[in-house]
Amino acid sequence: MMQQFYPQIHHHYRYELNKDMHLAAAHFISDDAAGQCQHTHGHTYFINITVVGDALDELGFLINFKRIKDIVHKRYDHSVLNDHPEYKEVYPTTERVAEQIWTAIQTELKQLPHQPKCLQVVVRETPTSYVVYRPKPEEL
Ligand SMILES: Nc1nc2c(c(=O)[nH]1)N=C([C@H](O)[C@H](O)COP(=O)(O)OP(=O)(O)OP(=O)(O)O)CN2
Ligand SMILES: [Zn+2]
Repeated sequence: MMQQFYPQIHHHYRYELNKDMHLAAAHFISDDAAGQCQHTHGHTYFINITVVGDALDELGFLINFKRIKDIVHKRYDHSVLNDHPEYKEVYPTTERVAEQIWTAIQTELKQLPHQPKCLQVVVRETPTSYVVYRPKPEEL
């Protein structure tokens, strides 16, 4: 199924973790250029998050899968994306949603002593449209 295809990242880290999740959210892009998307409408977003690292914590985790889900799902599920403070100045496009998810995950990872890193976030907004977000190396 197309929703289960994800682009692979070439890297040299020992471990790679992937977390899939989906969430329901509404949004709108209030510009004529956005056509039908000017009006509030909903999506079931499919999200894939890739975390890598060379070292594990005392439990043998890069990071608990559940923690990754909580960071994203608790924040956005069954919400209107435009209502969140991070979308007061910019529209919640798929590109921006992927970027914000990366920022939230990487901020959490930075606090961990074994320094795992989020290399990729994939956000599928519709069956035919998705975005891949990858940070610049200096942002990791
Ligand atoms: N670069 C972007 N383009 C569009 C975005 C976006 O976030 N980034 N968003 C939208 C709309 O929100 C819309 O919900 C999704 O658009 P689209 O994939 O065109 O939706 P369809 O289901 O109609 O796609 P079809 O393949 O034509 O069925 C628009 N553009
Ligand atoms: Zn949309």
